[in-house]
Amino acid sequence: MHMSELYNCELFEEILNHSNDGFNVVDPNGLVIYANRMSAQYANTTARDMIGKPITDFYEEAVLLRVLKTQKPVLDEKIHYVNNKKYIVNSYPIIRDGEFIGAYSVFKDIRDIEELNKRVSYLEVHLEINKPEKDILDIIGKQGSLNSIITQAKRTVGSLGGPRHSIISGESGTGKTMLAKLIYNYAKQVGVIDKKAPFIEVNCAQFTNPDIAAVEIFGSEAGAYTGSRQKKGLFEQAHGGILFLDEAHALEQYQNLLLKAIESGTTRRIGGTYEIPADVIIIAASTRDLKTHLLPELYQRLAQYAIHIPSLDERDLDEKKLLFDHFVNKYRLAVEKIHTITYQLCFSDEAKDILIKAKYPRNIRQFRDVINFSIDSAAPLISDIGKTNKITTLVETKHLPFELFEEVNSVEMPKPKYRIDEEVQAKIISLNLEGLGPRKISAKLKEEDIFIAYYQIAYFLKKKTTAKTFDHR
Ligand SMILES: Nc1ncnc2c1ncn2[C@@H]1O[C@H](COP(=O)(O)OP(=O)(O)OP(=O)(O)O)[C@@H](O)[C@H]1O
Repeated sequence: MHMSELYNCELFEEILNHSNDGFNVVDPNGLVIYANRMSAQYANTTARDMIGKPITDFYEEAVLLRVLKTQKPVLDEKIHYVNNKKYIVNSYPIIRDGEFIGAYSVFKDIRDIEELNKRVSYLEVHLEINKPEKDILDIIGKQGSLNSIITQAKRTVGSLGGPRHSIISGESGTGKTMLAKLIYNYAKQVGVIDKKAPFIEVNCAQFTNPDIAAVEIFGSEAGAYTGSRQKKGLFEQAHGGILFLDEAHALEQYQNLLLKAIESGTTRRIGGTYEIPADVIIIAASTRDLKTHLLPELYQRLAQYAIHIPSLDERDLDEKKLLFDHFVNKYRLAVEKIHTITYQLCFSDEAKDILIKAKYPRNIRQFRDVINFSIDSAAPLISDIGKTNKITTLVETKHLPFELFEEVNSVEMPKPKYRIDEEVQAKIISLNLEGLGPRKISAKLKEEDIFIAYYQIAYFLKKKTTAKTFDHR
């Protein structure tokens, strides 16, 4: 061999050995002529050990075999080995002077990429399922408990006398932010604010220190205090649109500045010497009574409309059922959209009943989260979906979060007055192992004159599997 050829061979070998892709070259009989370091690493051996041996000793389903047969390239082939290895392979024939002298392949392990894709899909579904409702069509209760509230909300910005500031009160998770967004969208729709007008949301409870709150809300000028930079405040950012002050009861100090800004339609940065226009519609929301937390003048200015959203507990059963269907449907659609499959989601009667009748101190947000959690517990993992294009999930009582039984028991249903004796406990467990749910177990026990309500059995089974101990109440 000529010196320069030798030099080239060594150089190419060195380059290929530094590649993150695997390379295999075989002769027409499928014996390895060359394998780079990465290929040997994938096969848990050394490149030297591979030379002269059949490629199938290392890669059982080597795509190269097909190229040897057809003498044609095979591109972007995905190979899935049983030992959890997954490669994407491109294989080509080697033809010199019209003669077929072998084949080579370039491949990489795609497990990491697939893992990443799965995680991205998971995050996408999560975001889609928890996406806040913005469209009036998605708001459940518009014909029921929220009917007059929505009319009032529209009136805050849509009345002939011009838009006004407003206050929305209600327990956590009842839909205050959702209603504020509805007001914003409606204001754009009727032309009270521009289509591109901002919606600036501030959670006033997030600031640990009132000075930081003031800088965030009003902005600051360089040199206003040690280390301060020029910074636009949220108030001026909301110019021409809506400033949503969530948890407004936490606005302890600087209420005077706020009042001044509202009255003058201008704002001044902390340390600033000039006024900046800030024509803003304010919506202040709180879980508390703002009348007792804000300066009377500020309260009066903001409470031109005071809207109260009822808790989930105050909504009737039909509305809760609609909310239930809405969130289940949202989950189903998100899975179908992101995984491009047909997804059938069903609930056992008991599971649905318990979910709808449970108490949710954090209202609709918690109701949604509990529904999602229960479906998550019953549904297959993303990695188990494989290539199926249709999956069905049945959510049963065993999939519901344990706390729910306490919530149901504590309020809606009487607590067991007696201890379930050990003999009956054993019966319940064995019937459950036979595949019977709480309702059927309750019916079976009744035949033996043992009267235990299905929810008590559900409670017992849930506690048994979750806590592994039976602490009877
Ligand atoms: N009537 C409803 N119909 C459909 N979804 C709703 C309804 N009310 C609330 N939601 C949804 O419930 C979740 C919680 O609502 P939101 O964030 O508006 O509550 P909040 O009162 O602002 O809560 P917090 O006081 O904790 O800020 C959101 O995802 C929202 O879209």
